[in-house]
Amino acid sequence: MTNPILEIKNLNKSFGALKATDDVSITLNAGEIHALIGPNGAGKSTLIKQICGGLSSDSGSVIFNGQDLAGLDVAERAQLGLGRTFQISSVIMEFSALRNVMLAVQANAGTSYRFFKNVRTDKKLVDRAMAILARVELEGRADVSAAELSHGERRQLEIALALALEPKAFLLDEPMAGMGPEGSKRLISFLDGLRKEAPILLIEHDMDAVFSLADRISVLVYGRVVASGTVDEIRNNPAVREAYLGETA
Ligand SMILES: Nc1ncnc2c1ncn2[C@@H]1O[C@H](COP(=O)(O)OP(=O)(O)OP(=O)(O)O)[C@@H](O)[C@H]1O
Repeated sequence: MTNPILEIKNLNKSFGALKATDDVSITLNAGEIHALIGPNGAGKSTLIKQICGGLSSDSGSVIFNGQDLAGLDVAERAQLGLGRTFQISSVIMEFSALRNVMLAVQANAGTSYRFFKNVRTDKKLVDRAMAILARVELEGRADVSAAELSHGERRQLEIALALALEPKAFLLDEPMAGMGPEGSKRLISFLDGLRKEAPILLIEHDMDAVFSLADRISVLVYGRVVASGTVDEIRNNPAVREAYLGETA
């Protein structure tokens, strides 16, 4: 058994009397996609925020590459390699795809790119950003403003921004949302390859995507993990079918 890259241990978060996450423990291993599914309001986004540092936990711990992340904020966790894409886009609409990625590369590099006077023409920075755009198949759209990209292309750009941080694990919050069938197919195939680079904790409502991508699935209902297992185990779990997949066992 390999050491998990990300280990969530007994995380709790209450809002008043409501337990949004209730003693959640899950792991993310190298090379895998672990999908987190559950009905609306189950606590998935709350959990992701607790992991990335946007929301403090009442109790429990997040261990990343052996390091306890307690007390670290979002930026510090991102710097350690926790790559997140947001439900609410972090893309700057009026900037070109290339400029968006260049900014992310600069943010990640800290001081190493800041001394260049003219970042627009800094070849090293442009090359790095272009290589990332090529990874998400957007190199042909480098000079197009984010506002003019299609919805699917903007999703690809968001992933490019996450890639710029050279993450050691991805937290992806509903990447399929709003994608058409063609875009979904392309994104599924891209995420399939991405897991080799860094494992992915995937929150997703699109069950076709989840079933085709996930190595493991955990099901969250009312803040609790009610089941965890392979695609087949989750598909055939009567409690899951009843609670989430909308079928009686
Ligand atoms: N800041 C907050 N204050 C009070 N209640 C909150 C807050 N954030 C979330 N909640 C509540 O916590 C519960 C879990 O919400 P959360 O957004 O984590 O669910 P989710 O599984 O991500 O849902 P969805 O699939 O709709 O995105 C919900 O009942 C929600 O109303």
